[in-house]
Amino acid sequence: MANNKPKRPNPMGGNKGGKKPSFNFYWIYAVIAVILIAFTLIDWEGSSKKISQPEFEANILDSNYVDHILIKDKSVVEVYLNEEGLKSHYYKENKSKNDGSLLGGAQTGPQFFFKIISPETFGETIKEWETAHPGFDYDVDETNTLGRDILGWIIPIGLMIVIWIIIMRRITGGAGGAGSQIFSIGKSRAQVFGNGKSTNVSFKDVAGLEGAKEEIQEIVDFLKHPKKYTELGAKIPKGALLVGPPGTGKTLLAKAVAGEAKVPFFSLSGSDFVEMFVGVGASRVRDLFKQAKEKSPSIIFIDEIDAIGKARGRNAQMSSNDEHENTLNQLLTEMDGFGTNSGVIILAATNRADVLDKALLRAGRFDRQIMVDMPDLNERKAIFNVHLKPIKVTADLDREFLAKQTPGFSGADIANICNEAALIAARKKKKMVEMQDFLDAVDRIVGGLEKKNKIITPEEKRTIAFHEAGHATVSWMCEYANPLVKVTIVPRGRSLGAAWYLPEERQITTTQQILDEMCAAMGGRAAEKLIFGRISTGALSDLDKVTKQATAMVTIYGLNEKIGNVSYYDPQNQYGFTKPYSEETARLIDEEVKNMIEEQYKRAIKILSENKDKLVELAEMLLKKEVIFKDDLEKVFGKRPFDHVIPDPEEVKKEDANSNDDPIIPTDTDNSEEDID
Ligand SMILES: Nc1ncnc2c1ncn2[C@@H]1O[C@H](COP(=O)(O)OP(=O)(O)OP(=O)(O)O)[C@@H](O)[C@H]1O
Ligand SMILES: [Zn+2]
Repeated sequence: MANNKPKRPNPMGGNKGGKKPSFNFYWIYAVIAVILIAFTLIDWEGSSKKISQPEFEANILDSNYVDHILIKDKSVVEVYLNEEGLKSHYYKENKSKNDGSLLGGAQTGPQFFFKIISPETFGETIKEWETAHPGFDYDVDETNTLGRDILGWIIPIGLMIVIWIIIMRRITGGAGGAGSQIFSIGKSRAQVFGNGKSTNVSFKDVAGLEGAKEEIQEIVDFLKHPKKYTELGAKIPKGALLVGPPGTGKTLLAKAVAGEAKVPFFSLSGSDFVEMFVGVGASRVRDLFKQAKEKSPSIIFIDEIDAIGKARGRNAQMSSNDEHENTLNQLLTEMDGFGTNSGVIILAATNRADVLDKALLRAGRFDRQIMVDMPDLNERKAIFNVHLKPIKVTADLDREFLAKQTPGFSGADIANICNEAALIAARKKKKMVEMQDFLDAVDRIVGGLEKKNKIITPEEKRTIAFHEAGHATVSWMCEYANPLVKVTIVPRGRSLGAAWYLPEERQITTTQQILDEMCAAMGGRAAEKLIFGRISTGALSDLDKVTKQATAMVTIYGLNEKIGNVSYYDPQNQYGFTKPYSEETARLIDEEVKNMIEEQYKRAIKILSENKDKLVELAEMLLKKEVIFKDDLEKVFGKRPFDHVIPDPEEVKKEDANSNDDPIIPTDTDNSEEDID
């Protein structure tokens, strides 16, 4: 069974929602829009009305309504009416809407204005008017007349500026006033649960993890009764690091600590500190600690601390490095800065403690490491029990069996299975969730969605069937290969077929186990070669897996005779681009990796040619049934001679004292598109 980890949504639910209701910038735009609309609706023609020059001549000048005119800027003429004009019908019908009844401007004028049609010849026009209308009087005003036109837009802009200034004052000024997003970019985005109260998670919600719970219980105690410790002169630890693979409940455990101690919980992910602006990360750290101290005793939880806590000083050529270093330094400063008795305890989670900067792990910082391991059989059962509680299941549901079927699954995967099973049952309109729904959910989570209508030619199907039968046959014949659970040629997710194994729960792996696994992995390609005389691209993930295994054997675990008992394990990438071994060794490593894989390929070919009849029988059966189980395999091969009892993992556990234990060789199948797997 492959254990690819489906990505889970972050249970913390993103980083939205700061401590204060954040100020919404958009309403400023709304205000501006309203003002602009208002201004376009207001008629800004002033107390005089615009008319045309011919209109003036025909209706006002010729009727002798003119008292005098004022020529402005050699382009505009303001018209002042005489008393007769003010009483005239023409004026009453055509006067400006803002004729000044309110402002008192109508009587003083000007009542009308017009644009001069041809300014060049206007001098002559005036003369004509003077001769035609005795008593016609005109003035020339040299001062700027633009004012009146400009007024129409200066006022709105001025108003906008005033409003803007007022708003900016409110944002930046008032302490405790609304803060805009722009101004709070350096604030931490930590979530405070229950209004800074606490979480409602307790240790009961965390299944298994007894050891971790016991260790962390101490921290709960510190938070609850700090006096008990400080009176004796003991220093309360500042932080603890929760180390373990993804989805094993680190976040859950941290929340449970806060819930048990009933203290505020500030949670943030390491990647939240990483921003494109220099200095932002550091200021977020500062702000986070400030918030936590205000509410002390409290807990700060930093998820994925490796995002900021990676060892400094490498990849110096990368520009983001400075920012990264600033943030980390700030974190270290803050951790040193507060007294041991301030009541703030920092919990951090990572799945790569080995890449963290040593400074973070020094005494007085995260000097405690708490292991949060993958759940074993019993723990998985307990986790199932937690997550099955809210689900309506049939009474005969075998939890033990479910736990057995899910080796290598994390708590998060199990939570996911329970939910998925309920969804599947609901889709089938069942009243209760049954065993089969859970098994389907496991399949789906491991392999992805079934793709029944993927178009596969009969010839391709044959290739897939023989490829999978090859895996099955070889693994059946290799003593230390993982026992098969089922073989299928139904396309699912990104793979076209799959052989599912039940991996043993083991803490250490022997050379022979790895070699047998490699042999089984090569079985697919070997069968293609043996039966069709050609090989295909379908073995990509097999080859990838085998290459990784062989490389790890040679360079990490010291399992190769020629290279010897050395390990070039370098998780911190200390050597950078230079390798810790000579050119000669590099060549030898390449050679040995290739040899080991080639050897297992040949071994697989040999096993298959010795059992060709069974291989064919199995492939034909697969083509007919599409999915076959262990029982079907037994019908073909007979009982597997070395189906040894799976040892109790507890017994094997930590046999090796040096249990800083390196990850067991990856067994995931990272399927590519054309992959048969
Ligand atoms: N021991 C457990 N008991 C009960 N539920 C668990 C356990 N472990 C994990 N879960 C479930 O998985 C979910 C995710 O776990 P959590 O987020 O705590 O994992 P994590 O170790 O923090 O993962 P990551 O490293 O990816 O952040 C939890 O919300 C819970 O539902
Ligand atoms: Zn394969």
